[in-house]
Amino acid sequence: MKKINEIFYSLQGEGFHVGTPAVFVRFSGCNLKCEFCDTRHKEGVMMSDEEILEQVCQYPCKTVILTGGEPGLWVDEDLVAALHKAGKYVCIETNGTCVLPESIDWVTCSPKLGASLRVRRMDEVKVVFLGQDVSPYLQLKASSYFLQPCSCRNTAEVIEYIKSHPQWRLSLQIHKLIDIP
Ligand SMILES: C[S@@+](CC[C@H](N)C(=O)[O-])C[C@H]1O[C@@H](n2cnc3c(N)ncnc32)[C@H](O)[C@@H]1O
Ligand SMILES: Nc1nc2[nH]cc(C(=O)O)c2c(=O)[nH]1
Ligand code: SF4
Ligand SMILES: [Mg+2]
Repeated sequence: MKKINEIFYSLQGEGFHVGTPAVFVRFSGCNLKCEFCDTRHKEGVMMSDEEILEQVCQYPCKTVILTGGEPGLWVDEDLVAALHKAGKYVCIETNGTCVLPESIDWVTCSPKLGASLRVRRMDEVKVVFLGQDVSPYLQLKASSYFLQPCSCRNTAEVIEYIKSHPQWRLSLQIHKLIDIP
């Protein structure tokens, strides 16, 4: 059983797959307490993998995004295998502090200041930019490196930083701009 905060259908609002329709499975709870966190994730109900699958499969899209809270605290090979069996493409949004099932198709790692990384593989790095030194994150092995304004508030600052550090790309949280979940 896994504690689920919400399951909803929307468009990926951030990062590499922005604009892609996806079912979001938001797991409950987190091992970090980022003061800027934009998500209420504490509440939740215990669900079996079968119950999660049943809800996910109500929607026609292929992409499933495991998020939270910190999904790495809950996700296992069994759930990923069940999603694969149902034909799904499995993405995860993680703070990178947990070892993840290797079978996940796409790993978005959003490292947080002072939190050691245990994740073994990532496809994209996506850092919430608050003016911190983000240059060490370019040493992580990934195919894209995104900076994301914090709550859409410091977009101009992020744009200026990227113009002088062009290894980075801008990730806007488009769901907040167009007011969808
Ligand atoms: C709510 S977190 C859940 C997944 C995981 N705990 C993590 O931090 O990656 C999903 C994404 O939202 C980002 N995020 C959280 N609060 C934010 C904020 N106020 N503004 C912009 N991005 C934020 C996180 O860095 C992460 O990339
Ligand atoms: N539309 C939309 N896209 C997202 N991408 C990552 C999200 C998250 O909270 O993990 C998120 C979210 O909450 N909504
Ligand atoms: S790691 Fe993610 S879910 Fe946890 S507090 Fe930070 S932003 Fe929120
Ligand atoms: Mg979100």
